[in-house]
Amino acid sequence: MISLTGFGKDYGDFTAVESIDLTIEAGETFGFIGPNGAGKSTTIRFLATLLRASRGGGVVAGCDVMGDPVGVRQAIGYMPDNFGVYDGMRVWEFLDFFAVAYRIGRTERKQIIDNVLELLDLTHKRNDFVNGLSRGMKQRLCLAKTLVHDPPILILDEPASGLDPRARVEVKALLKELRKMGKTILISSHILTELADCCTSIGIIERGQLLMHGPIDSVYKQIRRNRIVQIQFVSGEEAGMSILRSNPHLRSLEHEPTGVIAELETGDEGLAELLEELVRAGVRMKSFNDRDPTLEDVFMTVTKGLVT
Ligand SMILES: Nc1ncnc2c1ncn2[C@@H]1O[C@H](COP(=O)(O)OP(=O)(O)OP(=O)(O)O)[C@@H](O)[C@H]1O
Repeated sequence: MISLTGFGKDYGDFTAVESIDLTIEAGETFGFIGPNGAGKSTTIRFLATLLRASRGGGVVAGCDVMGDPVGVRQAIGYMPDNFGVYDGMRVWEFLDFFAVAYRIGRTERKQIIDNVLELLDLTHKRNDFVNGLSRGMKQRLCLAKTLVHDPPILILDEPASGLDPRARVEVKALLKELRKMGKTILISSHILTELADCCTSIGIIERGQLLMHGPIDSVYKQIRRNRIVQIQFVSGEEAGMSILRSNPHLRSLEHEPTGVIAELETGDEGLAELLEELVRAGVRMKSFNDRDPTLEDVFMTVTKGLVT
């Protein structure tokens, strides 16, 4: 449904995106993850037909991005990372404006706007001025405007940025709702955990290179050969840390409020040996947990080049 083949973009001498090959199947919610400046918006703006590729290309809903931009625009709802609102416009007028742009008839428009307002829980704001809305509501309204022409594909650039935790949870719930409605969604974020429970697949981009992508389970599996262990010491922490540091399988070691997090490239045997060594050295622990990698772990491991 969305595919990129060798897509790359240069700004003058600077290569923002090297060469991306990627396919996102219909019905997927794809999380496009990367730090600031990684090339997410550049890729998204290309898919939204807003900039030309320096090399390669893409296809969206069967339409060639550069050859048939009008076809692509009909098939997508695009939410930019920062958007302007027009002064003196009411919420319903804002949506009506976009519906007219998509050549939707007057009677149909009213029904669509009612439906979209209800879906986004904005019905009570129908007659409010857009520029008087809170940031969270403006964000929801912007998402609403991507839906007026009922596109099968949504391309959302950091839709939850700058929102408070409650509003973020609402955005996630909404994404799940939209997936249930059969939409294919590409959503970018630099907040990794934000996407963990609402994506079916992810891609990790850094410095213009797609480091890893695939169904979320298979990405976790690939990463699973590095084990993440959370240890809570009761006493003997110093000795424990020195044992950890000298373990040949250790890849990273960090202090977190919940304990020490050790990443080791090893299997069950290696973990059992480590635990035995700690206990033998008299280190007392109240927990030694082999936890499942979080999206954060996946990202850190991949960007450290530990996964090939
Ligand atoms: N119009 C432009 N001219 C020159 N350089 C640009 C332009 N747009 C983006 N860049 C550069 O290209 C790189 C990728 O930018 P892009 O906006 O795609 O990153 P991003 O992953 O979306 O980051 P963010 O999360 O900060 O939005 C950055 O180094 C950025 O400074």
